Amino acid sequence: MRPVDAPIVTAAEMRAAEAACFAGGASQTALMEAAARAIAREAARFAMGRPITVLAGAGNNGGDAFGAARFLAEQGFDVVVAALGQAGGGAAAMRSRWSGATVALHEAPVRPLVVDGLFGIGLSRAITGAPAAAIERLRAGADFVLAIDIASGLDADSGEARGIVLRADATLALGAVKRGHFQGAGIGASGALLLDTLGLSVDSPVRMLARPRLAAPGAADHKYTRGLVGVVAGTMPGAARLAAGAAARGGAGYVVLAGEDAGVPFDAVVQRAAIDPERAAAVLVGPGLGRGDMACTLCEEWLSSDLTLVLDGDALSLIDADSLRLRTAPTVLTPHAGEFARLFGEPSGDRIAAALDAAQRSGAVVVLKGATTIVASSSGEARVHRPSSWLSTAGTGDVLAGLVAARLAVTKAPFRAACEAVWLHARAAALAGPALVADDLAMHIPIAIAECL
Ligand SMILES: NC(=O)C1=CN([C@@H]2O[C@H](COP(=O)(O)OP(=O)(O)OC[C@H]3O[C@@H](n4cnc5c(N)ncnc54)[C@H](O)[C@@H]3O)[C@@H](O)[C@H]2O)[C@@H](O)CC1
Ligand SMILES: [K+]
Repeated sequence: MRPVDAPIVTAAEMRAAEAACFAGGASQTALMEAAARAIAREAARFAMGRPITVLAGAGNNGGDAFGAARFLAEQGFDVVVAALGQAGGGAAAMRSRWSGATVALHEAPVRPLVVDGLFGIGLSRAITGAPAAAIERLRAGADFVLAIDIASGLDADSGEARGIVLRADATLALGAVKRGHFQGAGIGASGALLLDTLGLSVDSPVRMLARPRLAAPGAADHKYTRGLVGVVAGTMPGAARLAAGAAARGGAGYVVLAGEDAGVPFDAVVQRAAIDPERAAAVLVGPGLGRGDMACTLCEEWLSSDLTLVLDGDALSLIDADSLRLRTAPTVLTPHAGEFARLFGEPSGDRIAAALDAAQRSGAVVVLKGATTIVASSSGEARVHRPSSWLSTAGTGDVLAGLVAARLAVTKAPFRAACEAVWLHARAAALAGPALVADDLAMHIPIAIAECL
């Protein structure tokens, strides 16, 4: 199945869930048989009758591989297992049930489908030497690689490459999806992500971001009850226009743009005026703000207010993380990697953990943007989303910031609002298609919203 809002676990959380399953009376062999059956099912779909090479390491990832080879051979597939090392523990039982062709890893034949059961969440060091050479040769020759649980060579938590990685075209995650599927090299090396829970009950405060449910305005609503968004921008007209436009289309009833007059033409929904603190449900500070004295003063003023804030762009360069804790009203930060590093320090590998730490430290909801976007709350919840890579273009961050402010004005719930905005932004990008520019997003936001009503 394709995971939708599945929990995303660390290797330690996965092992704890597995241990709880065994404590409840399940046997390791039964779990591995279930895993092997699931892998064989997916491999059969991808192989379409063609010969298969199954790679089996010495651990349980290899045990899954031996079992999958058996089920595939029973279905009539031409299967060779290429083994690395002596299977131990539960894997030994699976090895003993395999009676088909077996060669050493360095002799692995290059076949159209390669099933990768070399290393899973137990990878403990870099892959080097002969296994690395075999991986390189097999990747170059195979049409399709299906990874068992996680592509061999990926750190299951950070997604960092440990030496070489056997890049997968598809990954069948077992039990739960792992943080490493969404981070670092794991983003490019996991391929299409599939999940079989094997009936394990796994929970985590870190989950994949699901499509939100949004409500249409009520019959009695008017522009102020729907939420007034203030946008504090500076002299860069493009950023202000994109952010304010996105706030208007993102569901806010009224958008007011404050800041220096940049001579930008605005439509009726966006007014240039002073922001009335009595009426503003959320204020976005930062897009195109600049970093001069005026910007500094504005930033300080809004930070010391008791209004709900979204801080983006230049504002993130003018604040310090710890002072945010002094705020009494909710704050949402929308940093990209560079802004995040300046505020909280360079993340060491696991960006999900870094975003959660940053949220806890600042008391703010942190939206860490990137190839994978992470929304983290100070109470330890996180949602993880992989938007279209076409979003990596100028101005799309301004659109996201405007959307966060709009959803905040509507929902008054910062974590929920940030999640809704990230989903709508990514969906608008998907609808806009390849080679999008930031302006294309605005017109697709209403369509994305319609999908959530
Ligand atoms: N946790 C679970 O709920 C389940 C786990 N299963 C499988 O079990 C896997 C984890 O199994 P293990 O903990 O046995 O670990 P792995 O099978 O991932 O690997 C551990 C083995 O690889 C060796 N090794 C690690 N890094 C190496 C390197 N760079 N070069 C050479 N050898 C290296 C270790 O010494 C050990 O022998 C999962 O990824 C999954 O495929 C499934 O069988 C069923 C359910
Ligand atoms: K693997």
